[in-house]
Order: sequence, then structure tokens, then C-alpha cells
Amino acid sequence: MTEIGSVDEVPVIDVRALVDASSGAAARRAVAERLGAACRESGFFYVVGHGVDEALQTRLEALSRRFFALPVEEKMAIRMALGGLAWRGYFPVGGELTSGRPDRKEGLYLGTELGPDHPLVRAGTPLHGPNLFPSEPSGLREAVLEYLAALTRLGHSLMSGIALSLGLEEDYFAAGVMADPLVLFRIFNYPPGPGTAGDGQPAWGVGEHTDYGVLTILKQDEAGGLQVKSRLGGEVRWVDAPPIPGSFVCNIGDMLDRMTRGVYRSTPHRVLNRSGRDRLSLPFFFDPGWTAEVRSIDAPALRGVTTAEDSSERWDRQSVHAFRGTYGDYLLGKVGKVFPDLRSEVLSKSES
Ligand SMILES: O=C(O)CCC(=O)C(=O)O
Ligand SMILES: [Fe+2]
Repeated sequence: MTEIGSVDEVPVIDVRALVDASSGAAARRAVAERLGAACRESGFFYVVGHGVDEALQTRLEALSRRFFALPVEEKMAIRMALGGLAWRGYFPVGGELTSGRPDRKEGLYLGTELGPDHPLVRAGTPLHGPNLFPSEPSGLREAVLEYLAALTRLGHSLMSGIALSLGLEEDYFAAGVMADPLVLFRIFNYPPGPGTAGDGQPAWGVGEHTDYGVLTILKQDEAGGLQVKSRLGGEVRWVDAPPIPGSFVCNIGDMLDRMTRGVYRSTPHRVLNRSGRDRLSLPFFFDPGWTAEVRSIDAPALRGVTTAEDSSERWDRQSVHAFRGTYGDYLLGKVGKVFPDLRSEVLSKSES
């Protein structure tokens, strides 16, 4: 397999063999080994050879830019408050908090399109339901749904490699916690702006955090600004994960960290848009099913590993390893912190 190179500590991995169902076992295992190494070292990696149609990506990016260019009143026609329990819609700059501070970004919250008759929607399950698509620009709905289908396929392919890297059957996740994945998707626009906030701190597009689920697949534009907290060699430092044409940046989330007892790391990251223009990014979150029980995995590659407890070093000082329950329980505990205005509405409805 060709080595494409790496950007600081974030390797670039050609995943063609995992995506192509006709590839041989040895080629798949070779990719899996590289994924496993990246998950242990930085928890971040780029993927190329992923097979996601470039024309679809270009179309989605152009439509997203047209949406964000609309006057804010028009965008607010699909504000998140109207999405209710499904947690979908638009939020304006400053509407989301990470690490307790408002982020310098606006965004559109999306996810798997579920109609009112879907059993989870009927049961009033938070974060499940129909999307709130804008009326303008037309075509955004179709592009989003096509992209979600393509990225869901890619998510399963990458998870088959991650399963192999742990010495598990390829379908371990697809037949288990990812059988009915919770797919959340966001389109963010980070406006250009002051490098610092009023208190002299950097005006973060997104503050330091880890992602909650299993795997995040991020498409970012040319502006750059994503930073990853590297701990390679025992030294903590922030490294850039700049855009690489044709690639996605992937990182693993808290649930894979939890399942692997801290061997595969959900690594903190943050965004600062220093480009002087808008920065568009599209993170796709591939998460365990809402009712999936997340526990540590008995994998050959993890035998004899004791849990690496890192809560004292974590951005939120919380232990993912102490967590017991379903992914839905975990996520509900988190979302209220990032959208305090919506918290009471969602939590009170889901309890009733
Ligand atoms: O926009 C980005 O580049 C990253 C966003 C992110 O980290 C997140 O939404 O969890
Ligand atoms: Fe993130």
C-alpha cells in the first residue's frame, strides 16, 4: 500500500481496500493496522480513497454557502427551537456553547431523516425526527440526504477496519452497537472575525472538546483552523490538521474510547478561523444506536489492558469509563450543556 504522507501527527490513510467489497483480506488488514495505529496514537487520521463522489461534495458545499449567505431572518425561519425534540434546524452565531463559552459559528443541525411513523419518533425519542430544511436554496435537501447515505456507508466501512484492528470480526460493530447508528450531521459556517474575544481569550470557532460518539468524519474547506491536542511522546501540544484536497479528517469519539478502555483515544480538538473569510465545515457523527448499551469490548487486541483513567486530564473532567448505560443516556447528559436554551424543553418533554 502506498504511504501518502502525514501532516504532523495526523496520518493520511488510503482506505480504498476497506471501501471496495471485492478487495482481498490482506489488503483490508493492512489498512486496518494503519487505522488502529492512528486510533492509539492521536485518535485522528485523514482518509483518502474513500469513494465519496466529489461532484456531490462540491454541490453540497456550494448550496451550504448559499444558505449561510441568506439574511439571518430567513435562516431563523428554520431555527432549532422549531425542531423541538428532534434537535434540528439553524442556530445563529453564539447560539452554541462548548466548554461553557459561546462558539463563533453558525450552523445547521441535521441527521437521518425520520418520518412521524418511525417507532423511535413515535416514542418521542430525543434527537430523532424529520429535518428542518430551508426552502432556499432548493436542492439542499436532496444533496444532504445523498451525502448522509454516502457517509453512512463510509462510516460502516471504516468501522469494519477498526473492528479488524482490534482482532474482531469485520462486522462486529455493524452487528452490534452500530446496527442502527444514530447519525447526526452539521453544516457549520465560521465567520471571519476578531482573533480574540472581549476578555482577551482567542475567539474560538469551537472550544476544546471531544466528540461524544464513535467516529466523526469531517469535510472542511480550504480555510483551515482545526487543531488537535497531540500527546505523542508524552508532550502535550496543539497541532494543525490543515485541509488536504480530496480527504476527510476522521476522529474517534468518547464511546470508542470507552469501549476500548482508553486504548483508542477520543482526542480533544478545537477550531480557530484565522483565514479572514468564512470557513465552512461539515462534520458527520457516526454514533451508536440510541438504545445501544455501551460497554468495554472483549477484543483480542485489548486483553490484559486495564482502563486508562484520564478524567483529571480531560477537558470536561468527566470519566467516560465510569459511564454505564445506553448511548442515549450519555448524549442527553451532554447536549443540554451545549444548548442551554433548549435543554429544559427537550428534557421536560422526554420525561413526560
Ligand atoms: O468544524 C470543525 O472543523 C470541527 C467541528 C467539531 O469539532 C465538532 O463539531 O465536533
Ligand atoms: Fe468535534
